[in-house]
Amino acid sequence: MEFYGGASRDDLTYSDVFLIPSRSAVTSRLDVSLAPGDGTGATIPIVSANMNSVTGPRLAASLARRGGLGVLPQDMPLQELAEAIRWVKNQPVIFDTPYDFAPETTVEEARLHVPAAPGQGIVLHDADREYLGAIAATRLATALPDAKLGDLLHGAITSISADDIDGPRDAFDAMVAADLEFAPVLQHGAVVGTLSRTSALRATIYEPAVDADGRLRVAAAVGINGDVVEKAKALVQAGVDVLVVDTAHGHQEGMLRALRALREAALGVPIVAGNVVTPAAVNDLVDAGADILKVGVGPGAMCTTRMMTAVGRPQFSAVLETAEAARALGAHVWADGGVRYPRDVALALAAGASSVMIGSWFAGTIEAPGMLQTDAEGRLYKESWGMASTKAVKERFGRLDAYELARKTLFAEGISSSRIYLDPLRPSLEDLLDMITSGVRSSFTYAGAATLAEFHERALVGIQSAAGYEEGKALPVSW
Ligand SMILES: NC(=O)C1=CN([C@@H]2O[C@H](COP(=O)(O)OP(=O)(O)OC[C@H]3O[C@@H](n4cnc5c(N)ncnc54)[C@H](OP(=O)(O)O)[C@@H]3O)[C@@H](O)[C@H]2O)C=CC1
Ligand SMILES: Nc1nc2c(ncn2[C@@H]2O[C@H](COP(=O)(O)O)[C@@H](O)[C@H]2O)c(=O)[nH]1
Ligand SMILES: [K+]
Repeated sequence: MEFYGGASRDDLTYSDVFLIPSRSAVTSRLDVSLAPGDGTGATIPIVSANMNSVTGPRLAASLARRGGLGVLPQDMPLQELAEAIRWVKNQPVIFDTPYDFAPETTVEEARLHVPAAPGQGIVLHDADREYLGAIAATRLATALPDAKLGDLLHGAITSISADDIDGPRDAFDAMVAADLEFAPVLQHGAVVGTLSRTSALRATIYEPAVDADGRLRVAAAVGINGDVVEKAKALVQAGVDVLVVDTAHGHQEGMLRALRALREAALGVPIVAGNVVTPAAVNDLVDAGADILKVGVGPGAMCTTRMMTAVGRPQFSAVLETAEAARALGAHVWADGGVRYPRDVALALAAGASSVMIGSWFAGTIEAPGMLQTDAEGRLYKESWGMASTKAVKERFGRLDAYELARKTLFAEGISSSRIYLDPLRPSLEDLLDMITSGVRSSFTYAGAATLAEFHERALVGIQSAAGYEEGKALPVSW
């Protein structure tokens, strides 16, 4: 990456900078590879944040199916975490994970999980796991809230037989021919997944992130306290593919100790560690055993660290400098936090990140763990909160005695409640992934880069005024 017109003495963040087009020999956006090449096995440079409101098993499976990596949060009890890893590993790779309900479930209950959106659907099984039929989610818009899903099954949707379809392109054509937006996929009478036209199309464009056995990949986080190695071993045993050692201040002795112990244990999975923002921290953490550094202090949407402590660093400069230091050591950097638009992802990658971690933006999706809620105007949202907020700290340390808990809650550095609205045009994680990856593919071709390594090399970055940034926004109404 090079600065166009000279570097800045001030630290910069994403809104301060922009990309300049250069002569390109990459003639199609579909000729671009977005693979991070950082040893995680991901095929797109997107990871979801280890936040309770963001990454649950369903979101992790959907993300891996499109080539990204979900990081399950360290706050889940170990048994639940191991269970979640196994669940992800059992999900279909080509087909979607079904929304599976009992026929007695009411429409109101189902709407907490699935919005009445085209392309979404529900499958029903009885108590003996006998398949009963499937319903398009759009039916939920007109049915009475207390109606039972089982009563909506008349004229249930035609299913597709997994044995009859020869790959996703064939599945897409079959759905168009049968005029289906959504269909359950059956094999020997059992549901093996679902498909929408869009997901069949996606399966032709994205490459799933799979392990050596062809199962979806998943990452999980651990903190730096307690028996880190024991917990990490249990996660590896459950099948985790990448471990993230995560704490607010990653450049500290507790982190170095944990990393050395993990290196000693030689668990055979890449170790991500953070959060850090300086080359000095990169050197120390890589020296202690980290393969990838998680970079970002204070940019997160749920984060109050900068206001509480003044600590942090504008994210573009933090990524740029740490990525350079990491590269010199054969390590990589994930840019964590503060991403609100596809352009931010492109800029983080230009600065040298191998992948970009997204939290709050993904909290407002169908696949995120929370229930769908509706505000007074009928808009759908999910609740989100910071992992260092009073709410998260209370949940994390709920087992401690009242005195210890009170001491811990003194140090909240995040907000406890926030509404993240679903984008009505892009309510699912995969809709956001389409938007992000198409934006980034386009950024690559503007820079003349066919791979992430070439993008790092060729990106030309300018510095702009606030008015320059403002000029780039679209105007939904006339001026
Ligand atoms: N990226 C960011 O900007 C930030 C992210 N977070 C996220 O919040 C979650 C909780 O992290 P965390 O609060 O570290 O909890 P952890 O459970 O990981 O514990 C942190 C440990 O580090 C010690 N510590 C020393 N200095 C600090 C410091 N300045 N801030 C926090 N802990 C410190 C704590 O001791 P003691 O409690 O006695 O001080 C404790 O032992 C993580 O997911 C983290 O990534 C939190 C803040 C900033
Ligand atoms: N200072 C805090 N940082 C937090 C907290 N919870 C999460 N985080 C960090 O934010 C990113 C995600 O950023 P986003 O802008 O995409 O939401 C996450 O990975 C953490 O590093 C918190 O309570 N305080
Ligand atoms: K912030």
